[in-house]
Amino acid sequence: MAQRTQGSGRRVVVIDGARTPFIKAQGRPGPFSPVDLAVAAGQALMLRQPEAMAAVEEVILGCGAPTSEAPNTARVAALRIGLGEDIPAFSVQRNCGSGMQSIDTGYKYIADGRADVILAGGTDALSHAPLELKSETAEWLADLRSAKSPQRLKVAAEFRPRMAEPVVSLIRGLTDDVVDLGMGETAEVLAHEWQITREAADTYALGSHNRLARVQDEGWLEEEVVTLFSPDGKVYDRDDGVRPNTSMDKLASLDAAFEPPHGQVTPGNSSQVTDGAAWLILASEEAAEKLGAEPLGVIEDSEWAALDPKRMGLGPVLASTPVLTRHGLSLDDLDLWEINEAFAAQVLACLAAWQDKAFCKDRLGLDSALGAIKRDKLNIDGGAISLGHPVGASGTRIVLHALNALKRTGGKRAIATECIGGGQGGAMLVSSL
Ligand SMILES: CC(=O)SCCNC(=O)CCNC(=O)[C@H](O)C(C)(C)COP(=O)(O)OP(=O)(O)OC[C@H]1O[C@@H](n2cnc3c(N)ncnc32)[C@H](O)[C@@H]1OP(=O)(O)O
Repeated sequence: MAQRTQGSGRRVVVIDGARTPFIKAQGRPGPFSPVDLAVAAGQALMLRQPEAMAAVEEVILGCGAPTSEAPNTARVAALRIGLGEDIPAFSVQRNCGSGMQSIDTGYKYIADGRADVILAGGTDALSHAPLELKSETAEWLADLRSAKSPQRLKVAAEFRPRMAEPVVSLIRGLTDDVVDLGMGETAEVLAHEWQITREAADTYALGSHNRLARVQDEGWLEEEVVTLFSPDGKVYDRDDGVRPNTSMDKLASLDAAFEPPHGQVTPGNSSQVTDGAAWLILASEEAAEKLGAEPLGVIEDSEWAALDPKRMGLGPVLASTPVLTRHGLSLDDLDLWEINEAFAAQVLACLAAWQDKAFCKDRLGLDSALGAIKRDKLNIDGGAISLGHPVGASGTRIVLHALNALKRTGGKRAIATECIGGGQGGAMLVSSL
């Protein structure tokens, strides 16, 4: 594994952050596009932090599945938020790591002295994933357009009902073409290799729902989550994928989603397909001081790693471990961990890998196993299994939530980390002030 030393740039703080509720996709386009979601969260920050937002010099937004109306989602969102036409904006795409990539890029710009204040975030409306035409249908349409009028009827008659079936690009987007495996199938690979039982995965999933239900009821997410109003007058003020009444029996009754009939990965222990957006205002420590801000915390370090796409779910292990090594930290030195819950089996495989001496030696270059992360430090308020996973937004959400949870619990340091389709992992070390 390549080693690098910790950067020596300027200290970068997070002034504030906000996100939309994560809204479960219901099999048809939801009420908000990726831009709408980013605008709603951004305008809430504008009201809460007018001075800091007025000081923003660049906008960076991750989006896993941009829509054709707004390929540079960041620029359209920045203009609609009202940041001004003179503020540049660009979008980044690193699949499920997009919303962490935007923070990392902003963090490095500020650390290097290239900017003082940056708005960085992520958005996705997976319910709006475009429906693509089959190439057979596209060819038929082209023939129809170019046919002279006497022939047009003949071409029109060549239409067959199968040609109306779309290629659903969400499924394509959640499939790794290189290894020809869906994301859920990669979780099955890990469940098999790391002997994650169905019961262990369902127990983990039940905990995710119970934890989210608890913080929602206690009102802890109110500072983080802004309220949305849809054009038809519906109010969205909480993550609606949570199932407070789920149980081990209900979870055990669900069929395997990706490898029926014997697979371990079900709708109950997978992340949900969701719409949502999140932003952070990043600043140099000096700029934050000048603005009179009371920052949420500090971005201390970040790391990206790559691995076999079939085992992409182990990305958090490969990305987080070098951060631990650079800072001389053990797994237990972190007060909190946010490991994005792409799949319960995948999170549990990461935990198992850190406890496996041979893996730690061969893959991480360590002398011994790193050990266990205690469940009471891991995803303490639920995660993508209960909240949902709008892929481009999740990386920003876990960093924002790690900072908010540190503040609430009085903790000092957290790592937010995620696996990334295509065989990558991202990790970010944050601390409270
Ligand atoms: C790098 C990465 O991050 S990779 C990850 C990227 N993201 C993904 O791959 C997304 C993974 N998830 C999925 O693809 C989808 O959620 C699937 C295919 C697993 C399931 O999709 P759907 O069938 O639409 O899920 P849905 O949530 O509607 O659940 C189906 C049924 O299971 C049941 N169910 C699901 N969860 C629960 C639960 N916790 N408790 C009880 N029942 C449940 C329900 O009966 C539900 O039907 P309902 O409409 O009556 O409520």
